[in-house]
Amino acid sequence: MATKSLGFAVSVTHLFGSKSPPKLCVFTLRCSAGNGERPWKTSGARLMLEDGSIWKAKSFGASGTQVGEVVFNTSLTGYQEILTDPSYAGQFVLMTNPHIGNTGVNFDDEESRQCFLAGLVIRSLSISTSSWRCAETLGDYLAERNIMGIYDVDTRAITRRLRQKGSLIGVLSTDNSKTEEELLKMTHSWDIVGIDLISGVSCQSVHEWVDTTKQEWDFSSKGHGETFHVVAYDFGIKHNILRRLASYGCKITVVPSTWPASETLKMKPDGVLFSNGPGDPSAVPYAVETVKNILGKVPVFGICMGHQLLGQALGGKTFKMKFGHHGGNHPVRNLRTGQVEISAQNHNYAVDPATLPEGVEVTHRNLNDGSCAGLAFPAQRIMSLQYHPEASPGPHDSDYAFRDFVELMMQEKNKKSEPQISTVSSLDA
Ligand SMILES: NC(=O)CC[C@H](N)C(=O)O
Repeated sequence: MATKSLGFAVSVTHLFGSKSPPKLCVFTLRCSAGNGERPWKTSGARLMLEDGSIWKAKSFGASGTQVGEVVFNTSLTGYQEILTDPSYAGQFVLMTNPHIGNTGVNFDDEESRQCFLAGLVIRSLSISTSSWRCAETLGDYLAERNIMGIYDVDTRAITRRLRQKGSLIGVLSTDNSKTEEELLKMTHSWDIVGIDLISGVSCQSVHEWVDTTKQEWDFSSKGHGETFHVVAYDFGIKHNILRRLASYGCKITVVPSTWPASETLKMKPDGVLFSNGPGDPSAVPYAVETVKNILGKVPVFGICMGHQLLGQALGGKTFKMKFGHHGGNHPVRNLRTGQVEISAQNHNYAVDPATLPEGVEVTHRNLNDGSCAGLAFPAQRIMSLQYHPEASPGPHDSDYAFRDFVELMMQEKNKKSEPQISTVSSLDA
């Protein structure tokens, strides 16, 4: 039997002189476990970052050359839900958890109809899969969906770099004919800021959603025995948002991102949900306009991108954070109750609360950096969260937000059904 050994070798090569910014540096990480044999064919890949660093790795999934923004995700589990979260369109997701792929992939954990992310960056790809739900390996799953992945790369060193420099554009390539200079040039020829990524992930037609959370996974939903009709704007909506709303007794109509506000209002919904979605909220003014035309007319709930669009529609500003929040273990304080929730997060932008009009209340704060994590504007029946109460993957602490939304719709319905008091003046008598 081969002796088990874990070896690391890091080589750093400076290809340019110190006066030529940015310097090209090559980082190689060699690892061997057991006899080093893997049950798949290995081939090389390079990840070039816009700061000039090159990370040599092994490829799995699809091959090719792909540009995207590199972000790190601190979730310990749930890589399949992360891979199918449409909000990652245009991004390479680097998992800080070093061991990925051990449960394979299954038929239940898909968060959307396909993988929209640019690629997956991991430290170590599990050589075996073990789960009663496993339908195939992570490598086969990515290859079938034409998504690139790399492993045997120092994810910790890249994460430290992203924390110091902020999110970086990267190019991942399995093409040996491309020179390092060409790859570096590619990183400078694309940016995630200012482009509409929502139009590439939203559904194309109006449809009904009926699936609820499966009973064995449901832990908290209690409907009110009453059905509320919710129109859900699909800016890249995660399926678990829809499942949680359905589990709380909502009848859901999903509409594309370009669906006019006037058509939504004609449907006379009890509430409107603005979903999560990829990219820069300032690149989709049409969506902000839609939100503006709905505000104040029915109760609304914004999640992540939906929260940012609401912030802009109220007259506030959004800004790009240094490296954003991506993970399933981020603390948030609910300022109304004082309670701390451990939350699932995935965003690079945030609303600046100082730019919001009077009457808008910051309801939640991210405890890592104090950024705004939730808003409410009771006068207009608005609530929103910057993070993910649907928690797929992630802890379930924030699930109550769906109940709060149902209560907001119920209050509105009760208000409408109350008898109207009209004052009769003496002149009318
Ligand atoms: N999950 C989301 O909706 C992400 C929102 C937005 N794309 C951001 O990065 O901030």
